[in-house]
Amino acid sequence: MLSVEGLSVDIAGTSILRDITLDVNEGEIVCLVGRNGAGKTTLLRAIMGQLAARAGAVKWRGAALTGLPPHLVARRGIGFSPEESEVFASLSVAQNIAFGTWTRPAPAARAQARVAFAYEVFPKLTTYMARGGAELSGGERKMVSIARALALDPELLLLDEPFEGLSPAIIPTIAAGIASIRASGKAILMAESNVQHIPDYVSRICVIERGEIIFRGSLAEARADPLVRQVASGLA
Ligand SMILES: Nc1ncnc2c1ncn2[C@@H]1O[C@H](COP(=O)(O)OP(=O)(O)OP(=O)(O)O)[C@@H](O)[C@H]1O
Repeated sequence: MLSVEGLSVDIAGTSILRDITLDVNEGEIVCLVGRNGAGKTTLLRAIMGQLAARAGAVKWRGAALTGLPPHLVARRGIGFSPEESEVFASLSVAQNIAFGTWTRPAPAARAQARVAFAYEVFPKLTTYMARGGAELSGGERKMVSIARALALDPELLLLDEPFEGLSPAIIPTIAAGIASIRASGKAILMAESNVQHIPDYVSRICVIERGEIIFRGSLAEARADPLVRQVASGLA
């Protein structure tokens, strides 16, 4: 349903992504692996319409997303949880999550069901719904950010390094949430810098290095590949 076709992106006159081709099919979990600075965030932001392409296209169910602003990309059914979470500091947890339903409006009952699903994925959020966005830990912000994207009822969720910088104690909670999103049938395109952190249930791996895809295969193949181990072992 998502096709990235020969996508190249420049930032400030520098070529950051070159000829990226990548598909995500219905219900698949695709993991984009690459070390810091490889171009993962740039690719996710280009898919969301936050960065313009120099060449190539991003297509969603066969139609080009090129030139659409991020809120209209989201409205087509693509949710995004950025690496820095980007929770609104001046809104409460509940308002942050409800924001997803404002971005992609729905009849009240449907919007309520989406929000309810977001809280089902991260039940801990129900205990601090009134708390301000500025008063959250990194792990709590991550849950709010993913829940806000879920409230859009996306068919595809983009997750930029969902475990990065979190305390080890919270990682299983985030991983369990992602597993239940997967079980609901939504597709996920997830960026990760360490091949060892990738959940076993991912469908496919694409390794990105210096703005180019250098490997495609299963998680087992990725973990056994010497080049992948070199660029995404968590040691690089
Ligand atoms: N606004 C910008 N101006 C100049 N260079 C940029 C800008 N944003 C990103 N880059 C460069 O683009 C390259 C890719 O960055 P990107 O953030 O996509 O990498 P990443 O794989 O997501 O890594 P990280 O996990 O560190 O964010 C890096 O070399 C980065 O310095």
